[in-house]
Amino acid sequence: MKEISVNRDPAELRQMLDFLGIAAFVIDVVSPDEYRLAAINARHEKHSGMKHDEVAGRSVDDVLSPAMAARVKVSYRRCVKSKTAIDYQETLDLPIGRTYWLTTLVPFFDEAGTVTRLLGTAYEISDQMHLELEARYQSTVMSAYLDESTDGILVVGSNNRIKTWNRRFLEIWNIPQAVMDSRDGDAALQAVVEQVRQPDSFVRRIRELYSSLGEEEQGVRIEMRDGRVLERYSRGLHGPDGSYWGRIWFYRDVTELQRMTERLVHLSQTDPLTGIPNRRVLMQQLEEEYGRARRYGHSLSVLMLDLDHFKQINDCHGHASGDLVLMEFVMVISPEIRASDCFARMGGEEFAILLPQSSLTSARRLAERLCRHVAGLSFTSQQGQFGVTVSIGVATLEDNDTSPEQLLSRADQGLYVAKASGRNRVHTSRDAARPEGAA
Ligand SMILES: Nc1nc2c(ncn2[C@@H]2O[C@H](COP(=O)(O)OP(=O)(O)OP(=O)(O)O)[C@@H](O)[C@H]2O)c(=O)[nH]1
Repeated sequence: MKEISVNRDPAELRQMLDFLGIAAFVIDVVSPDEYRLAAINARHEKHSGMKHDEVAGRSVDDVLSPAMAARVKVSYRRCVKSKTAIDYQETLDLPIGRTYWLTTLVPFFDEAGTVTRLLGTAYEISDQMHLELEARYQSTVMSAYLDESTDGILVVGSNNRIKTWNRRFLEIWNIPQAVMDSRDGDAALQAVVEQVRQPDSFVRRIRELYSSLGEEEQGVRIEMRDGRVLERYSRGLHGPDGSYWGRIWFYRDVTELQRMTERLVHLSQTDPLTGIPNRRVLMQQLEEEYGRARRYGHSLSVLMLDLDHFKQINDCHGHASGDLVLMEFVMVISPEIRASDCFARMGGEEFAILLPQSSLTSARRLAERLCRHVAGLSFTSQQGQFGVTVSIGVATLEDNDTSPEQLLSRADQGLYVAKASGRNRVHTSRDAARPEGAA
């Protein structure tokens, strides 16, 4: 570097520095460990909060905190030693707060070629640094989220290039790392598609979402060939000016959740002792079948069944024997009915069978057969052998019925009559209404 000699006093230096459009300072090199501030300009004063008159001629050790003085002296020493201009970024904790600088130091020499002064120019870059730090903070939070998330996450840019993904995404989809490293959105889609049960509709929907740009998708279920169930969430990503940046995809493995939900639904619809549907299911199906029968003019019949003198069975043979009777009763009845019929436990020892597209005649025939089957059962307890019988009320949908409850209520009345006329029998809503004694 060309040798320059600057031997002006602080006031002159200050005047000279004020011509510069950026913050500037001059340092006198006293020894490798001692540096004195010769001058700072007005812009430096503005950004640093220091005053030229207060700092001129003073050692940096007096002006700056020990830690900061040690830091700046490292740069000064480097410049002195290298005898060339150096650039560096520095953080200064000044009375006005933490500031960030992009600094250039230029060495000045005496006639002997020794560096005696340093001219520093500095851009205050605190605003940019704060933005950068904020961006770094956001990206650290994002990385932590990506690492820890139980969702598989994929971000694809507007040019169909893969921007980012997390470990869980690879686990859920079992995609080779090389596919992701290729950053090719189509290659990743290909690897994914092979694993889903309905690849055509899957691809169609993915393409639709890509071309919609902004459309959001919430919790769409995807069935996998290996039996797993995934849930997909997706949304378009847009810049502040509304331009399309790409799309983010979230995949959640909900296999366990789905199993638990199905189990809960099953439990809420099933009688725990016998395993057949409960009252709620029958009422729901009755509602549906009533609508269908009305719409298509089909017949619809109902059987109400109640075991006879069941209390006595419990009392004489024990509750466990009573349970056994209920289970055996269900096992005997179940094979006798069609898949489209609904056999449900209404509560206690009362059951119902819904018979879509069955006339009163065929319903009665079935009821009589069931009556005979049940009467043929034989049980043994410590108290000895015993049997069981059932009474059945039968009703069919009439033209003037206005609700399914009317049908049920007539079957109930039939049951009441069957009980009152001696039990172990069938009574239909069209039989003589009054009990006539044992049949
Ligand atoms: N073992 C057992 N008994 C039950 C269960 N649910 C209800 N019961 C019993 O069933 C009996 C029903 O008695 P009642 O309503 O008097 O009827 P019943 O003795 O069958 O007499 P009728 O219906 O008039 O022939 C009661 O003793 C209940 O405790 C069950 O899940 N297991």
